Amino acid sequence: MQGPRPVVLSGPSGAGKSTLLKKLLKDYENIFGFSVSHTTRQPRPGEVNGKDYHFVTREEMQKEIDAGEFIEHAEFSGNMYGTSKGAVQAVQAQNQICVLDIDIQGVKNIKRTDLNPIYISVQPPSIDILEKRLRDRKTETEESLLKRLTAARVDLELSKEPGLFDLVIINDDLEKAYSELKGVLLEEIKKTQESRKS
Ligand SMILES: Nc1ncnc2c1ncn2[C@@H]1O[C@H](COP(=O)(O)OP(=O)(O)OP(=O)(O)O)[C@@H](O)[C@H]1O
Ligand SMILES: Nc1nc2c(ncn2[C@@H]2O[C@H](COP(=O)(O)O)[C@@H](O)[C@H]2O)c(=O)[nH]1
Repeated sequence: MQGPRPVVLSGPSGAGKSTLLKKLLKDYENIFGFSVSHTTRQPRPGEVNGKDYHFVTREEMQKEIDAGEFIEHAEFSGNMYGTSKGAVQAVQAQNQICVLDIDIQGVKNIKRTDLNPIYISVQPPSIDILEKRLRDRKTETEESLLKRLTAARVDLELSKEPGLFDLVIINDDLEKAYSELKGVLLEEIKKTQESRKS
């Protein structure tokens, strides 16, 4: 795969990955491009098919997986999620830094590929704060919220593995977390900006 080095944002559901990503995509509109994943979960109010996710049925997704069209895929909280080759290629074709928002299973699977991204884990200051953020977001049922909290505990344990992530960001103060994120990506941002000039 070609183009600048991709970026993987991972971490528990509700830690603030999408919030940080939206800021990054807004501030560096033409520099970063989002890898639009496939999922079998239902769209949330305001989510747009093809922009936030490709919303598909389990059958559709399994067919594409069987056809070898996915770089990685995982089951998360009762739904399938996955990154298609096409999603990454679409961003790289624009010579943009491709950002993937994926769970920790996805991280482990991407490690087996030749994508070579920068791996960043976004983590909450505590499980209690994570729970409050997920409740306040009002996207989950009680059942899915509990599943996500269970997955979060596993994620936080697994992410302690030495070398799994290049950077762990504790997203307590949003501006501080964003500044840390920009800091680790600065070199890649500069390289991409320079390549646009030549
Ligand atoms: N630093 C912060 N302080 C307070 N609230 C925050 C902070 N960062 C994010 N939030 C809020 O927490 C909620 C969860 O954030 P967000 O949706 O970005 O998480 P996520 O990691 O992308 O979750 P998911 O993996 O489920 O998509 C949102 O309502 C967001 O506004
Ligand atoms: N392994 C993958 N995980 C993914 C992908 N796209 C999103 N995700 C992760 O799923 C959970 C839940 O997301 P939500 O939008 O339902 O809140 C979150 O941790 C995402 O990072 C993917 O393509 N592969």
